[in-house]
Amino acid sequence: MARVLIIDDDPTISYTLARVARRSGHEVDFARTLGEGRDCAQNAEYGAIFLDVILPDGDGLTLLPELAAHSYQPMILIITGAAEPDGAANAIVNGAWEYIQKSASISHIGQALERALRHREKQRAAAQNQEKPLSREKIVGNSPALNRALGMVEQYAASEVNVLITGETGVGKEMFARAIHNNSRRQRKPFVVVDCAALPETLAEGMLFGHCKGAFTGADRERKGLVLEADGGTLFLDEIGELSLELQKKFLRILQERTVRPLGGAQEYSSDFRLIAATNRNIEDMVAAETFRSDLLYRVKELHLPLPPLRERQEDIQELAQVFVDSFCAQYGLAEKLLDAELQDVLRSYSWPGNVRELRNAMNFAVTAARHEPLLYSQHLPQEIRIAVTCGRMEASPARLFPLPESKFELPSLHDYRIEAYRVIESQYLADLMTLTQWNIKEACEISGLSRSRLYALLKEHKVLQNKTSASS
Ligand SMILES: Nc1ncnc2c1ncn2[C@@H]1O[C@H](COP(=O)(O)OP(=O)(O)OP(=O)(O)O)[C@@H](O)[C@H]1O
Repeated sequence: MARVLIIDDDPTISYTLARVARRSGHEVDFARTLGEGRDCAQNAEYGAIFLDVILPDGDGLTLLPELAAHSYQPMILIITGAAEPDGAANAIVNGAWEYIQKSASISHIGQALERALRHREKQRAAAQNQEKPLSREKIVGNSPALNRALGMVEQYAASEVNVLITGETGVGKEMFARAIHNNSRRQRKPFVVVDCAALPETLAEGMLFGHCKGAFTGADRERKGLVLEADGGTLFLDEIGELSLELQKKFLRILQERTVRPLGGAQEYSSDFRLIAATNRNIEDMVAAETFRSDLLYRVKELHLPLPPLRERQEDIQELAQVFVDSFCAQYGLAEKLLDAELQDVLRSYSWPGNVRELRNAMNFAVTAARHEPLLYSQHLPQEIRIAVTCGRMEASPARLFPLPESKFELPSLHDYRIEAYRVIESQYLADLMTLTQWNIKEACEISGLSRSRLYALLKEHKVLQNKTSASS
């Protein structure tokens, strides 16, 4: 809603213009002379100014350049009783938005005012975007995937439509939601977080929509509710997939009408909030399973910001880890620390199911474990991360002879391990030898350097002969 100034000495016209503006919810100030108009425009910010041409202390058009030069860029609509084509042209050249005759209908004036205010909003949003580079807030990383997401933040911040942010737990959904808000024209208004997973079923409606005193047992005072608290700002519905079907239905209505009726109250209040929602669940699957309303999904997902898991943007891991280490060192009053190369390798090899949050916690652990050591090693990491990386490497290794035992208690002595390994290798060799020589014993003896009798003995011991017999029978 805007603030509108009417500079006109005719009370009937001023009254009509004020009615038009107030009907659309704008606030109105009046000035009857050039002097009063100048003072008002200097002391407050107006979205639009109606300016009469003939005023008691002079020609309204002489004030036009001064009004147009105000940094808040008011839209100026010239009002005059006489049709003056030259004056109209002059006014437009000097920065007026439109030239309106006093005889114009109320709806014509109303439409002209709304058009002007909309245009001003657009201009200001575009100017804001051009002038200010995107503020990344504290978002760290430079991978192509992260930069793509930041590009979307910039684009979405300039818009007003609802956004759904998806991604695994800990990828930074709330951080990106705040970045959209903080880069939008709503940045100075509240960013209200609703954790849908933590809403107690019985109190949810009161918390969201507010309640009057005495609306239910325990409602000993009035409560505004989170939806109304977000008026002018952004409402962030975290974990939207956890909303009950009942609350989904209520939210859909609020999104459609942008009004809320607190529990126990008769009056509806409007709330001008922008909605950003987030989830780590597959909402489309939930729609298919009828646990999430498809009509709500369409409303919430007017824009989509998918955030990639950390393992798909390994380029960010080292920078993130170093930033976290620096911040924990500063927090604990420790000297700066660097990351050893092998530790960096372990960080890149781990799959980070808890994403950036898990990395942050791991670095906190490592800094605490290392205390005054200037270099962090992989030994400083939480044990479960080191074990997972070691197991992953062993499983990935093609040279592995035996599967990894479940625990250290299943490991044999090195002597027994060697004997068993020797037996496996020997068996493999004999099988390869007989296959590749096509059971030509003479050739097999020549290649292996074994005597005939020794070869037969070994084939028998390893059941290679037996296998051949059974294969050919
Ligand atoms: N790119 C990043 N740069 C710096 N810190 C980050 C980044 N991404 C996430 N974090 C940090 O990781 C932690 C988790 O982030 P956030 O709470 O935004 O994740 P989320 O996806 O909303 O998690 P959840 O699904 O569990 O609610 C926070 O401490 C946040 O500051």
